[in-house]
Amino acid sequence: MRPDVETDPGSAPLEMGDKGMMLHIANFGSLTQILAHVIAEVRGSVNKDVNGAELLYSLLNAPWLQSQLKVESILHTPTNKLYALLSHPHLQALLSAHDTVSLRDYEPDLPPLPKDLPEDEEAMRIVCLVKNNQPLGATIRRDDVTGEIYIARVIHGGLADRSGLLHAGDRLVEVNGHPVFGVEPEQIIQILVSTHTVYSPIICWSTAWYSVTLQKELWWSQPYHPHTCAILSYKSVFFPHNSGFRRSLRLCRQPRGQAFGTSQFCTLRCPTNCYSSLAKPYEEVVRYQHHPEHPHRLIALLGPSGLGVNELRRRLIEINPKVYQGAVPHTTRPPKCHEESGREYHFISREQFDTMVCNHRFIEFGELRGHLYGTSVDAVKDVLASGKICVIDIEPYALESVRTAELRAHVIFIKPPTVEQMKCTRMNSHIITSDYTSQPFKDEDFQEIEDAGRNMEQHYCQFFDHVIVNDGLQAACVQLLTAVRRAQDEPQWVPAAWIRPTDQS
Ligand SMILES: Nc1ncnc2c1ncn2[C@@H]1O[C@H](COP(=O)(O)OP(=O)(O)OP(=O)(O)O)[C@@H](O)[C@H]1O
Repeated sequence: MRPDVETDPGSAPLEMGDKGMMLHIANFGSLTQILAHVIAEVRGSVNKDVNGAELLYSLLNAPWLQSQLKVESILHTPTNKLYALLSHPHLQALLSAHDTVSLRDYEPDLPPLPKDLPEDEEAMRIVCLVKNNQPLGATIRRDDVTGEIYIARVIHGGLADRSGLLHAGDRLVEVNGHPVFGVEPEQIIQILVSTHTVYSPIICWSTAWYSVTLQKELWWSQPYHPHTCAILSYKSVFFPHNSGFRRSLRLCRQPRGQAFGTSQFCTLRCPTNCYSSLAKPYEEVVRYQHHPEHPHRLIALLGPSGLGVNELRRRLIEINPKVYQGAVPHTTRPPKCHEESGREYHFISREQFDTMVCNHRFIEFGELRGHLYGTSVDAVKDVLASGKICVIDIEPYALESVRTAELRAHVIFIKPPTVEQMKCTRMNSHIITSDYTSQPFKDEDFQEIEDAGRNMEQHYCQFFDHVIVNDGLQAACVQLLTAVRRAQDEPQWVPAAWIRPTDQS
């Protein structure tokens, strides 16, 4: 819109612009007013017929000059306002603070590397983590023998994990300039918890630990246990729907929800959500020492089908049947002539079986050739009540049923060696195929076992208390024996709810 130009310079204020931006020239400064006075003076001279006054008057009244003056005023005024604003002490202080902060170097002031570093410099790295308000997402452990501090576990998706800088098994050398050797884990945790930026020389270590995290409020601080308390963090748990009973139970792999031809049974077995507790992002854990007078902890073996989980279980029991025993399964099939109820199986009717399913009495169950089979909680408890160590093998979905305050399962993952190693060690072994025939292992079987093992480890490793690689059978058996003894005799990390039952447990 073209500006309206007031031709009478004496009639200030002049206005220009759109309706939304009416501007009062008189407020814009003295230049316009001075000019108005000059024009008034020249006007007097014109009236007195002074020579040349007419020309000067028309020059000063020219619209272009008026417009130019208005534009100048408009441009000039915001500058003044801005200058006044920026000169304000509060804004000056703010700008000064901004400059100070922006110039500051927030990189940690790292101490010089310790002199006694190993020759291999590449083994040492300095890690810097800025925590903000998040927990670090890692736990530490002290090696009882060497006193060294290690990263025990790294929470999947937590700060440490996302940084990619900390790994389970890394040896901690310093935290924020404090050497950690010989320092109580509680003190190290205090440093980790209280500081914003954590930087540590770390020595890489390749030990495979499983992923657990640290929740700063609870770590090492619970009153009910003198030593330790941590928060387990579960990875995003993936529950395959094609898991079923082990082939060793003569039950083929079946989709779990279809064990009875309907998914209803799955719901019956797990009233709320089959995976509810396993899917929890965190689980508080404590160091637990099994009391000699209490029932033994259940030993639950987990591993890919065909790897030898059942073989190892069988061999362990054979070593000392007075100490180790399996749980007697329930079945709806009729007993064979040599079988005795409660010895090979608990023979029950389908109605009884269904009732047990409805009452969530089974750790696992499935159907084969029209008959139901299941391992019950009570069968496990019977063995434990007899003073023996109960050893069972389970599918991953049964983890929830055995990781309870009642059974306190110690979960041992039987891990496949490489395909090449399996080819060597299984040359004379046979696998029971899905059509229930015993056949020599094929290359595909080994590949399948390896893949299944990797998948299991990836999704459930956080529940493994111990891992045994079943390469040589003899060696694996010895390791199993040792692990089972340790589970009963030595302190172990267990969910805090087992020791201090909560409403949910
Ligand atoms: N380390 C090993 N070396 C050689 N043979 C082995 C080894 N471990 C297991 N086997 C053999 O592999 C075969 C399969 O073992 P097993 O039946 O115990 O597997 P599984 O994991 O229980 O599988 P499934 O659940 O399908 O029965 C058996 O013949 C067993 O003797």
